[in-house]
Amino acid sequence: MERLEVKNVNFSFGFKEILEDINFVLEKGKVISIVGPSGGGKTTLLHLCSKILRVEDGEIRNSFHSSSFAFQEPRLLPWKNVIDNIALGLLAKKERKDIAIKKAQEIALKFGLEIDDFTKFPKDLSGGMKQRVSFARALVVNPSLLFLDEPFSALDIGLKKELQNILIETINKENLSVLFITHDLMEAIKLSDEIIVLKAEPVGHIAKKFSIDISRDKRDDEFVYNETAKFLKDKIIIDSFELELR
Ligand SMILES: Nc1ncnc2c1ncn2[C@@H]1O[C@H](COP(=O)(O)OP(=O)(O)OP(=O)(O)O)[C@@H](O)[C@H]1O
Repeated sequence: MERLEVKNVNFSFGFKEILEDINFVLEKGKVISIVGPSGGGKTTLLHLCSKILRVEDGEIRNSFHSSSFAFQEPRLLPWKNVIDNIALGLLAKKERKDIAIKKAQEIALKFGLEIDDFTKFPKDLSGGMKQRVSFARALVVNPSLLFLDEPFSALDIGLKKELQNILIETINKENLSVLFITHDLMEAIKLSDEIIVLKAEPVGHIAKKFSIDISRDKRDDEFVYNETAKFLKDKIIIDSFELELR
């Protein structure tokens, strides 16, 4: 069974301790979100899991067959057009050029891009369109594990919902697993099977894990609002996010 297992991980940048005793398991088809205040080590943890950073203390075992990454800023190649940007990962995997282009076109349409957009370069795209391209590029390779670093944070509410719904559809259809970072508790509640709360002080550590058992399809706006309200009353959430209740 494919899984990502994080065991007793500690991490420092130089003498500065960033993460302490991190443990969790992401199983096939599941979604885990990492939430917490700025500077709590969320990005560092995602980078360790995706091998952008090397684990020096503890262990991360990843048996997923393939993975891809979408970042908060779209990171498109400025000299490649929309379709060539999306097709990048496929070509890197030695997919035939004509097949890669066809797959890139199909997914671009699914992500709400139009045929007229296909030959545009990143400088001529809006922020939302760039994010669509970036997300399509991460999913076109059909990964079994997707790492997301706040990919929806800069988007307006309509586009955010649209991309979240495409993600949910892909999770259901392809049994995709996702590990993602968000500042947005509502987003975490809408998408996750498990929410991991990272607390920054004194060193980044897991303050609490919450499971959400109800199926993603049943999480309507009312459910998400009510659960978020409950979360915001939880002492550990208040403490981790340094919220002040009035
Ligand atoms: N390359 C680096 N060298 C030294 N310190 C770093 C480096 N990258 C991050 N840090 C420090 O590590 C700590 C955790 O940063 P990280 O980006 O993982 O937090 P975060 O929870 O993702 O924050 P945010 O929500 O603001 O993105 C911060 O104190 C940051 O200053």
